[in-house]
Amino acid sequence: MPVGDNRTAVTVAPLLSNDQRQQENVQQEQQHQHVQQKGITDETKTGGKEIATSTENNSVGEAGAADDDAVAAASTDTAASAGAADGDDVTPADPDGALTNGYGYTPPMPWFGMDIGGTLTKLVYFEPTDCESAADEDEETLKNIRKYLKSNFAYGDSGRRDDHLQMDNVRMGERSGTLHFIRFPSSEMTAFLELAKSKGMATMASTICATGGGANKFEDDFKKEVNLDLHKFDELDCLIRGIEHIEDQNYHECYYYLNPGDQKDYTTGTYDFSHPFPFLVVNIGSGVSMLAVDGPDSYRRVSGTSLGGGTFLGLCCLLTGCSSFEEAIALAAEGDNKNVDKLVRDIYGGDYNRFGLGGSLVASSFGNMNVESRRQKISREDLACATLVTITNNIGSIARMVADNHNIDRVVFVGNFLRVNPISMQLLAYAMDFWSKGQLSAIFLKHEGYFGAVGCLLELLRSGKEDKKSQDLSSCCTATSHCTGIICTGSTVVHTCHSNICCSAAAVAAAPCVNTCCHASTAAKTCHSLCSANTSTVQPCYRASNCATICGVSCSAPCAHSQNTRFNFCHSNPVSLCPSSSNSCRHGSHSCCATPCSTCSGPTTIVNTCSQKTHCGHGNCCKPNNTSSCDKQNDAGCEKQKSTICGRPDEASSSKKTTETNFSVGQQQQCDCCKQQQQQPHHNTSFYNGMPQRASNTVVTCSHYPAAAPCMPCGGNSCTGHCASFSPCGSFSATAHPGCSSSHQLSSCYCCNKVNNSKRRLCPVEKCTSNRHNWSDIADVSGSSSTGGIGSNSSHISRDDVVPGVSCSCNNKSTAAGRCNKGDCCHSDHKH
Ligand SMILES: Nc1ncnc2c1ncn2[C@@H]1O[C@H](COP(=O)(O)OP(=O)(O)OP(=O)(O)O)[C@@H](O)[C@H]1O
Ligand SMILES: CC(C)(CO)[C@@H](O)C(=O)NCCC(=O)O
Repeated sequence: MPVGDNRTAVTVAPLLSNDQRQQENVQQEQQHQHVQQKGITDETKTGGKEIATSTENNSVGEAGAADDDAVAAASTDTAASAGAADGDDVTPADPDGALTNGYGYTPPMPWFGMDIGGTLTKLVYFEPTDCESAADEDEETLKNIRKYLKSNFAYGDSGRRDDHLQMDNVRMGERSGTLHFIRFPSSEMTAFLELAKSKGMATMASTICATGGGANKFEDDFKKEVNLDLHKFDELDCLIRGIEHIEDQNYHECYYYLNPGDQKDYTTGTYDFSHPFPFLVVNIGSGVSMLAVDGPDSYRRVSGTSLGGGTFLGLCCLLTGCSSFEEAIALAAEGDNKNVDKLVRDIYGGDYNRFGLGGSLVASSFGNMNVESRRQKISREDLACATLVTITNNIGSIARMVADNHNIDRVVFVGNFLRVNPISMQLLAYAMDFWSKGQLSAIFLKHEGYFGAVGCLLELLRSGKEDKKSQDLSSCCTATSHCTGIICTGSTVVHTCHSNICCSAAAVAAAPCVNTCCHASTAAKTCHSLCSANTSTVQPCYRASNCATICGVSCSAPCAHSQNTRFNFCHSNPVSLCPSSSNSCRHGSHSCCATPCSTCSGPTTIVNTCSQKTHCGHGNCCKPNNTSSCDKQNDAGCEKQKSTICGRPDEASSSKKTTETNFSVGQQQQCDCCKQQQQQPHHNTSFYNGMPQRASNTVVTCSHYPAAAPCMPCGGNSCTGHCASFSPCGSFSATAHPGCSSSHQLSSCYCCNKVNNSKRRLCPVEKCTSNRHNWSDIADVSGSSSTGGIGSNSSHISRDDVVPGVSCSCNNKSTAAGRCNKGDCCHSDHKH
């Protein structure tokens, strides 16, 4: 990995000290711990929400394997921990072909999805609230479990319910209800199993599906302790399923940083992920997996790194003596990585302009810690901060390269490493934006590390797998009894049963089906008695191939993937969430709009006027009343959003965009944004020692540039210089050397010598004269000896041009060895 190339220059400490939300999150976590230490146990009931953490800054996920693994795509039976090999195309497991058109199996309650990771176990509990919940309640143990889970925020010593993430009115298979999110350290599995046993889980005919490495590791324990057979699913399949589903169910799931470079005044906004593919998932769990997602059922694990959340926590505990993730984050928030890291300016004394490396950029993580005196000055907080920044920047760096390699421009960061960790999120957002010059978007998800657990439950619902116990009991309703599907004692299957979930006639009448009617084509399902035959589709309007009428709202048929919609959300959505075309149904958006998106207001959301840009709330920032792209000088909203915003409108006219930038931080942001009206690309030509790095014959107009100086295209001082006649190679040819393609020449700043086929560095690296008083470069050493010591002419060429070992002289005096070597300089006393 090229040092510096991908690192961000964020000053973390001030950023964090101003981040109230982050502190709040950590405080709330601490409050949890405090409460728990005070003796709130699994039996204790708490009335209100113990965690009121803002979800604004939270995100999550899971993990993956090494780049060159040759593992076959995991099967549903064995894939709990393996993940697919990097680069393999994977279609999430679909053993019964049930994926494409809804859900193949409705297991009995209670529904749990469990993701047993290397550090944390995530448990998702689905509480049905639709018409059948009354029937579900009938079973006493089930009722107790439900009550226990819902009325507590802490379970045992280390279990926590993330109340702030709770999702109401969620569809899971054919049911709607509430999702509860619980986590505990995987190291506490034994205690968890004991607790589950004490709550009667061992006597229940429940279905537990599990994913993550622990589904394999703890399988026998589940069987032994609570008599549960685990339905195992691959962790990465589940992760992708979970992300897609939660995003579909919650319009505000995805968010992004509008101005991540602004350490004090950054904001977040909902990210419109209605057209998601392709995107890169970076799952930062104990380790990190990176998945390129090409379509609804297609992804590849393209990379990963073992330097992940587990590394941060482990190193932090070692370095600071902290004992929890929350403490580590709180320490980092108070520290300053610059005391620990070696910055570019520590090496250069300022910016390294040639390659756009600002002085405050981290050049070497922990690079100052070799010096005793520096070690004396640092605090635990500084160490925590440096550890966090190191791990985060490394992940960001890899993510950017992977996205680049796969031609992906949206990176979705998930995983519990990002829990209560806005430092890392902001760093990642800034890194993606800055190093890609606004081309890459970093997206964060509110449900953090829970997608694997949700996806696991979905996989079960889709799989058609049947729990042995429930199989025996699935067809057991009487007309009068309330059935839960698992406690029926009769043997009559009544017409109100569908998909193994039984409803009493009374329950059905009281609360008619909610999106649970079946289309005739879903033959596997029995149509609910209250649905008139064939007139309604089940909720698989989501990902379904056909879509008729439901809830009185029509979808344009056929319901292609991009047009899928959740009709029941159509009425309540604000118009500003709509794409520009009216009446569009968008997958995942929950927004079915009747009017064009014309009511967007505010400086950052004018959409229709934005040269065909159609998204609201996406960071697009257009001048009202005309079709130009953003004008950061005139538009206050754009001003705030800097290059991110400027990049987007430019995308619409890529020919006008120049991405070549070697400017320092400030300059680059200036240059990224050219007025579209000018119809002129700016040409970011960087300079070194007064020489242009590359030639250009483009007339450039850089009105955005604060001054002409940084914008010289070809050696002059004018911003509008013409470079046609300029030859940076002088007597050298740019094409003569076979290994010296023009692109090579441009990027590496070399020219090729036709005569001897050697390369010549165009930009002087160092001159003896400038750095060493009274010394001069050895020059012209390519030929015979003693012709052309530096003293005899004034052409100071690069020290790099000196060919090692070639005979030469220094002002006609031989050097001591009679030879010049690379880097030799000639002193004015001519003796050396
Ligand atoms: N309360 C916590 N306790 C421990 N780690 C936490 C906690 N909250 C957040 N983390 C961070 O989250 C990471 C674990 O994330 P996550 O749960 O997504 O991964 P995992 O499933 O345990 O790991 P993997 O997927 O690699 O097996 C930890 O390494 C740590 O950095
Ligand atoms: C091993 C898994 C997949 C377990 O979730 C995860 O921790 C991970 O992706 N680790 C990184 C492995 C690597 O690619 O180097």
